[in-house]
Amino acid sequence: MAVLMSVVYGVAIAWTLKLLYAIWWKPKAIEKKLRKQGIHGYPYKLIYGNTTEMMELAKEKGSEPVEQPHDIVPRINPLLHDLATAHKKSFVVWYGTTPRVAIMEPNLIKEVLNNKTGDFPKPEINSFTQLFVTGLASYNGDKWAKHRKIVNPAFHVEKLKHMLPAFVVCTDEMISKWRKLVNFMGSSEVDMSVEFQNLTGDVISRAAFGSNFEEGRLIFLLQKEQGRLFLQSQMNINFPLLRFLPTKVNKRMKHINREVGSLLTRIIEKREKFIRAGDHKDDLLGLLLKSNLNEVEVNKNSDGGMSMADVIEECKLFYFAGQETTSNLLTWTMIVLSMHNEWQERAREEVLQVFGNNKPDYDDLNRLKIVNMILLEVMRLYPSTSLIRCTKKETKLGDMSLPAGVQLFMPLHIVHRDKEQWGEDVMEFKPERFSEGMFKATKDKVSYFPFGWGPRICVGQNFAMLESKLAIAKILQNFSFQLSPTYTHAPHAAVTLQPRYGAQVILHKLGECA
Ligand code: HEM
Repeated sequence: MAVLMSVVYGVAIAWTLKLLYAIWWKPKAIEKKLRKQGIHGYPYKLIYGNTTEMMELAKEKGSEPVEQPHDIVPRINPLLHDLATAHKKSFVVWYGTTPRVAIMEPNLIKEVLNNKTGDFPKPEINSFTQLFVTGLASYNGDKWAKHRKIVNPAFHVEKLKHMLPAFVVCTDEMISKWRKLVNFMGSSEVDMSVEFQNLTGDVISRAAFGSNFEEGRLIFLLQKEQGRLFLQSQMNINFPLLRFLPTKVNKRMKHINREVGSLLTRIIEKREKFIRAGDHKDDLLGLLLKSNLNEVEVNKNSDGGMSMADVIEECKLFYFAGQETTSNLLTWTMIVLSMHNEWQERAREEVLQVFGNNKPDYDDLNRLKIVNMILLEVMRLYPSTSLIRCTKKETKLGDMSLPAGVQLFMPLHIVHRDKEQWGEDVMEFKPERFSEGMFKATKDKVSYFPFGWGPRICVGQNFAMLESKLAIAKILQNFSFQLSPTYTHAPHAAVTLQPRYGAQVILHKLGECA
């Protein structure tokens, strides 16, 4: 008995020491190392880090009116704003026990995002996130390289041209629905964020699954619910263990995961049979499967390609990575063009000049210079999300030596508003910054990267830009618009940057349907 008790005590003491190390000694040791190098921030607090201060400040300042509508950082993350103002180069914020070091200098951002030796991988995702989505965006090393090589050809510009008709069908459906709405009264209020969520979901469903569009739409709805449940589950920071219990939310998430898996398996198996019989479709799934089969053939074994489970994850990722991001870009563009009527007019003039009232084709869309500049400027001021990497071992970055276990984050909404890079008018909406292209605007520095940078740059950026140009062009052809008195400008950073209370815009009818 005494021996058993001493074993129990021994295990309990070892476990307690391990826990203390993880929640106190390790964070404090990292904090000390960072401070010695001039990387400061709010002090680390047991278990919660700076999350309490972050939430309190957001509550306090989140409802304060902003002087300049595009000066959104003090609103969406006041703690980051204060730290970025005090420490121009770099600072640290504690998300629980994890230190996040902000990197804001273009040279350092380039060093991190261009790194090809694996020094700055993506942080590992937890088992719960895995239920929601994995795929290319979360892998590292050889697995990432293999998947990227297979996925890349599906997004080639030449292939996108074949997907344009699918984009047109979805956009036309949305426009004719709006025409019906405004036909009666001459104008109508529409919540753009809801409309574009549906549009971008439909576009991915059609572009990815072609003739299996209806099944694709069902997958989209299930993934949308999964996203909502996932966010709900992440809120339980007070009870992290709740994630592992058979709660209603957890059970539903597992069920959705199985259902989406079996829907996708059915579609994929059917497609593989067709491809083997020589019947190939140029939608994302068809291209992905073809590229995968090529890889298997070149390597003469199945290890060269992706498994069924891998293909399922990549399809789920198309929705996650491509739908909300593009929907946000379109939503903010409509809000900003409603605020800056002169740009709305200039963009409409260009659209009418390029297309008249005809259907836009691929080359015409590429001739829309003003619309392109507007989209780039909207992504400068309202970027979708920030980028994160981590260190696995003590790693040099510029003149810093970062300990293992640090996350590096590159806050786009702060870097995109750096006066040193962009000038005193940084808070103003000025699409003309991009009149000579994206890289001239930033003098070739990594101070603008809404789609990321380097080897992991967004695989779907051309897809998103084509889809957005088409949607904005069709809207400008058919309607003029203004903000509704019910709209409140309250950008809010959830997983992506969204208008907290919706994006109510009033549409006015313009001419006959195009
Ligand atoms: C306006 C729309 C979009 C924005 C702003 C956007 C933004 C980004 C960013 C910033 C990254 C890099 C993340 C990082 O380095 O940590 C990324 C990666 C990625 N995006 Fe997009 N994206 C958009 C649309 C799309 C679309 C339409 C798709 C696919 C249908 C897509 C698929 C992906 C994938 C698969 C990755 C991971 C690439 C890799 O890790 O190799 N994105 N996106």
